[in-house]
Amino acid sequence: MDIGILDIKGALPLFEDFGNLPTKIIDEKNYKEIRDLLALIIPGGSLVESRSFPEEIKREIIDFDGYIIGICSGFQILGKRVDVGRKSHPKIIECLGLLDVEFSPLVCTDRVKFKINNKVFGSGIGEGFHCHTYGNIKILDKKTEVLTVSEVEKLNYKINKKEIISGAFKGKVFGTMVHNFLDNLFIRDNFLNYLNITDEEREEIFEKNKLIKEELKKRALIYKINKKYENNGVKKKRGILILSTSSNSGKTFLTTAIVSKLCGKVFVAKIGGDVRDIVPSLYLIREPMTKYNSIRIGKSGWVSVEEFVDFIKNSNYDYIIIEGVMGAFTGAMKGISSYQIARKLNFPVYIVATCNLSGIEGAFVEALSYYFILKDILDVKGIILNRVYDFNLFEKLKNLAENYGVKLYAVEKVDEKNIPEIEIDYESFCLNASKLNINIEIPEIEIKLNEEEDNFLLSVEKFIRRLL
Ligand SMILES: NC(=O)CC[C@H](N)C(=O)O
Repeated sequence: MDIGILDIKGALPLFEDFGNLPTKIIDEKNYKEIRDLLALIIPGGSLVESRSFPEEIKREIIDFDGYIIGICSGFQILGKRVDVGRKSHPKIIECLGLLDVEFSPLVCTDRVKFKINNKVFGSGIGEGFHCHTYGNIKILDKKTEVLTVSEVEKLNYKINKKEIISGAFKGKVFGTMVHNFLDNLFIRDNFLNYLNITDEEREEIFEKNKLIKEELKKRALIYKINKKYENNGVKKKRGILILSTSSNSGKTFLTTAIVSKLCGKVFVAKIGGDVRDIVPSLYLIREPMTKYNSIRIGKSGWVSVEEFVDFIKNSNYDYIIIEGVMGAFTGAMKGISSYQIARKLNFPVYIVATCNLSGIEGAFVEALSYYFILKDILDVKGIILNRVYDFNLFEKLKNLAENYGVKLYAVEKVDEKNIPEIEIDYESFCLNASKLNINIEIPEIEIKLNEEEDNFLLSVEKFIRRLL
């Protein structure tokens, strides 16, 4: 008897290990095999927002009488409906209705401890992480019960330490917002014991799981987009950190675009806790979300710069792409800005400025001042103007910049329908990002902590003096 993992558009079947339990891939072609499964795992992703969940698979899931375990987006789709109107009026998407649960916007990207007390999965305290926009759960009917309660620190970007309902179940249908739920050994083992799986069968499950993980990896969108993509880390490590002059500069779209052009084993990380920003990249290359994918800044994020550096040093990635948070200097006077993390990490940087705020001219001037302030203390590789709407103007600026050794790149303005802050459909977001024409150098990096003191005010003063 197999344990299925659903692999449809918008799904993240390698985002976590799911206890190494899945033994069969279920997709648009073989969905009729759901009925023969012992259990079906529905992974996270953009299953609701994509609005592309195939009707015939929905029906098969509704009729299925085995165990169903939905994680995050996989949980949402099992509920009654999700209100995805985060920055607008309610926008309701109807779901399967196997659990009497309704979801509405609540952002959380914390690593958490959760409580569980359940006859199938056992009792205790587990660990995992949240990574969602629509995580406010309302249980509508007494037949649906609480499965997990998470201890969170931050909700909707604000410190708010409390316990929230993070999972629900009814009969054999289970859902939780907690990623890594099944990766908690006591949960996985309780489940296997409950199903009377013998030791021999367990080994068989884990063996089969290794094979389907390889198969899932081969199905990553990146292989369709980038024919040269390979996934064996051998070369010398290269990397960049993407800084910008402001938030909403299109960093996430750009990061995804850059990742789509690389050939090799890629690690993508985010400065700060909002790991939702790197999910498109992870979707593209089908890499898991681990604690190392978020670098702590101030109180936000998962691992310290030191832990991150140790991890990268001992890894076999060819490329390390890090997305900054907010503007490069935001928080600098408190010592908690993206450029200061870049400096500590000893990473080369690009500066992104968006042209939709003060025009291509304003973006250029602003980025130039960032460039020259940072140049003394960091390896600044160039400026990327994003959302460029006039290439004649751009060429003139580019020539001017080149006269002074400043490399200027342009990314054309595209219709970015979905951004990770609001609704996102990972498949189309990644496809669109991969069409961006961007070709920047990713230099070799020396992975070594830089412990030198940093003084923001002094750097700015030097810059002013140079201008006078
Ligand atoms: N990680 C996920 O599965 C995300 C679920 C969903 N896209 C949300 O943001 O709420």
